[in-house]
Amino acid sequence: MTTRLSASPVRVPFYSQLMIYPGLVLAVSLFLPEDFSYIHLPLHAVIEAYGALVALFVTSLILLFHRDQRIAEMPLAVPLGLTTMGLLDMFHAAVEPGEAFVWLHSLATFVGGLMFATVCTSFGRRPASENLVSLAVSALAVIAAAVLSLGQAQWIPAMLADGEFTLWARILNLVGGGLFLFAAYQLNRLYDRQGEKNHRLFALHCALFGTAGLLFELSTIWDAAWWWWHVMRLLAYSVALVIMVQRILGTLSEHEKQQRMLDGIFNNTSSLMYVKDTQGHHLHVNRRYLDLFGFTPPQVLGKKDEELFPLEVAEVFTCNDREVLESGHLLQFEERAPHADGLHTYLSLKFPLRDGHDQTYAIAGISTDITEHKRAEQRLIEMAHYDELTGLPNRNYFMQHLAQHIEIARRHGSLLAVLFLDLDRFKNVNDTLGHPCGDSLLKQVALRLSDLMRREDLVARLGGDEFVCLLPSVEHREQVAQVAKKIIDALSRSFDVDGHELSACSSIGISLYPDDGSDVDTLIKHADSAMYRAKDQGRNRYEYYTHELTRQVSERFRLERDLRRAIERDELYLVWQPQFCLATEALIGAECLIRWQHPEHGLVSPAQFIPLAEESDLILSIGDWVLCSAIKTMSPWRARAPNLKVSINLSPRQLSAAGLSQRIRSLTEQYGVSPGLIQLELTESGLMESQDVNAWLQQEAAALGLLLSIDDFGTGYSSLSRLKALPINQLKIDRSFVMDIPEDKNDMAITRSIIGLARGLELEVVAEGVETAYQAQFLREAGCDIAQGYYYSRPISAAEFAARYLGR
Ligand SMILES: Nc1nc2c(ncn2[C@@H]2O[C@@H]3COP(=O)(O)O[C@H]4[C@@H](O)[C@H](n5cnc6c(=O)[nH]c(N)nc65)O[C@@H]4COP(=O)(O)O[C@H]3[C@H]2O)c(=O)[nH]1
Repeated sequence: MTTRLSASPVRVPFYSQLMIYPGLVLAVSLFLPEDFSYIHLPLHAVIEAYGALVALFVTSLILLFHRDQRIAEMPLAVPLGLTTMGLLDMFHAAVEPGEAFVWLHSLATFVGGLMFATVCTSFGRRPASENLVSLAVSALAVIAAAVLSLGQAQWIPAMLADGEFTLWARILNLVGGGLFLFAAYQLNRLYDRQGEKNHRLFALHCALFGTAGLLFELSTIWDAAWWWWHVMRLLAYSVALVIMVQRILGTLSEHEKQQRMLDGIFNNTSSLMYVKDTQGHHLHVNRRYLDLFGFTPPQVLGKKDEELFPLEVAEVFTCNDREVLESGHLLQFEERAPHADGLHTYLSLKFPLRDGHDQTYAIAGISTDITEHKRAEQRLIEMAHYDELTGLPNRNYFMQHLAQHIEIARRHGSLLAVLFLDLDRFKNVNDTLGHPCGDSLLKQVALRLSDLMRREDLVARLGGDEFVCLLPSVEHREQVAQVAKKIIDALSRSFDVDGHELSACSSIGISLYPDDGSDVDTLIKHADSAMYRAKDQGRNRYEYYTHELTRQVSERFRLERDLRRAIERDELYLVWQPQFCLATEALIGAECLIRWQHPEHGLVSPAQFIPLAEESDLILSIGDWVLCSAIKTMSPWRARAPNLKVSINLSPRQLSAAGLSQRIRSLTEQYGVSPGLIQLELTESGLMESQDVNAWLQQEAAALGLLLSIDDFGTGYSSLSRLKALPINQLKIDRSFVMDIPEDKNDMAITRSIIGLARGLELEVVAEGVETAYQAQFLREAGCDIAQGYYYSRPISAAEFAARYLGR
């Protein structure tokens, strides 16, 4: 391994050099004989010119860099003193040794000292940068004074007598020197206060000038003392030069640092940054800009937007730039720029750049990609205004829209309609086919509704199976009825939902502005009430709002609220109606019927509250309560009537709810009742509603050994093939056919037919609502098996039933 030794060159620092050269001058001058005037003169001229040049150099730097902080803060006294003294010294160096020669030098010392001494005043301490005019004025005044005094020699006091300096000359130098020393003291104090290193150097500079002024007293022209104080002045000027050079170098390196920092920011930001001239030519663009659009600097610099981007995009940029130039302020825009994956949105801050004279010379821009943010914002707006499932406007959006149209209708005095739409028995679809099918049906309904409405109408989904339509300009009420009919017809046509053929019958309520309400909430509420009325009136129809409805609806809501509490408050109970064999008149069974003893309204009929419970999940808890109470009640009757069958009414929704078989099994086991004695009654319409009910009946009910009866037979539209497929054992003739026997011959014929049908299907027939002996006789003769009705007994309490029919 070899080691290379290298000698580093000896470097003399620049500042030291500034001291060495005047030293050399001094050394040379000290050994010069006094009569070597051909050397004295040029040497002297060089020294003085050096001083003058330093003074002017310092002044010019101040003028050039006056905006730079390090220069701007220099006290005005410094450049003021240096300039005046430098200029006078220049004149002094230019004249022949004599009166004017000494005068100009003495004046320089005096005026320079005076100027530096102003540092003790607030004027002199002011920043030089703010007083460029004072600087210029004083420089001109000095030049004028020098020129004048040279031209008017009689005005100058005598400076030389017999080759010696006169008193005037001495006084000027002495006072000037004293003022310099005073300034040195002041600058030193300033340094103590402000800690600015250059103040101390300027203090040294003044001290040297001051000492030179005092040394003048001891000298004559060209003697050694003469050269001594000249060298001192040379040093003083050198100190000033050192200070300025230091400052400028510091400033330049500061500038470079700042430039590098700005470059770093410019090129490492994720935003696009660019500077264009006032004509739109690109002057600078950052790296991100180049990378993003795939440009090289020559492809962009000097080019306008229309040379770089599609015309419609460039036009927007140029228009925005123009707006900034015209306003003269920072402005913010949303701009769109082309990317490989389409247009991106940018938030652009653009502002004018001004020169020292406040003239706009360029425009700068910072553009940040906010595409993701905009997309998220859009998603939020959509979420806030649109229904996720169907894509229709949601309640919020509808309400805002309705409010606007109410205002328009108010101004124009026109009519406006709100249609509140609810799908009949939609819950059954969800319960029986599952939620995905329900969702799919809702989507198809939304689509059909949207297709149906005009462009100016609005369809929204409020939630669940509730939709609402706004017809913003309606001529007359009948026009709304036509739309409602169209909707009902369109929705009654079958939907193909995952292979299931479904129809979505709908009930529609209509409210009109201004007749039925003048604000959003009232119009929606009243349309909703009208919709309930349509449901009550038999569904798949429309109803207009009437004032009577408000009362009915609030009554209905109160009832529903009370019904929710009825079980826990023990307000429900069962009554029992016996069923007899028509042939033998023996007791065959009993139907249990629910009753609600309302604390205020008294006895409420199940015909009133069961449909209400079926609208919500309440029917599930009520149905369960009935099952449990019925099985519990019949349990002790087994001993006295082991074959007594008990009929229990079931709602179709109970069949679709999970766990019904399990519940019946556990109840029958718990109370020791045979499932074969339980006759479940299902209404004809409920049975025909869904295939799933049939599936439950075929699989679960049959497996449990339960008996199944079709209630209200003859009122619905049973398909005979489906009837045949069901594991039912009984048909129950609806009371409406029995009650008008013998008056209504049609009813008698229908009753006979139902009995005949049951016979053909080998089913047991029960007639309900038998009130007279004649009816019983007719039914017996027609071949009906079982009868129940007031003729035999009204529904009675369990205790009374047991007492009357089962014996104690
Ligand atoms: N005018 C007259 N009426 C007679 C005569 N014999 C019986 N009735 C009445 O006819 C209805 C027969 O019950 P339904 O057809 O199952 O019709 C029932 C049934 O659909 C439903 N319901 C009653 N209890 C329950 C229950 O526990 N669960 C369910 N899901 N529905 C029930 O409420 C309906 C009405 O029940 P109710 O008011 O108890 O009315 C009962 C009963 O009191 C008669 O000779 N003349």
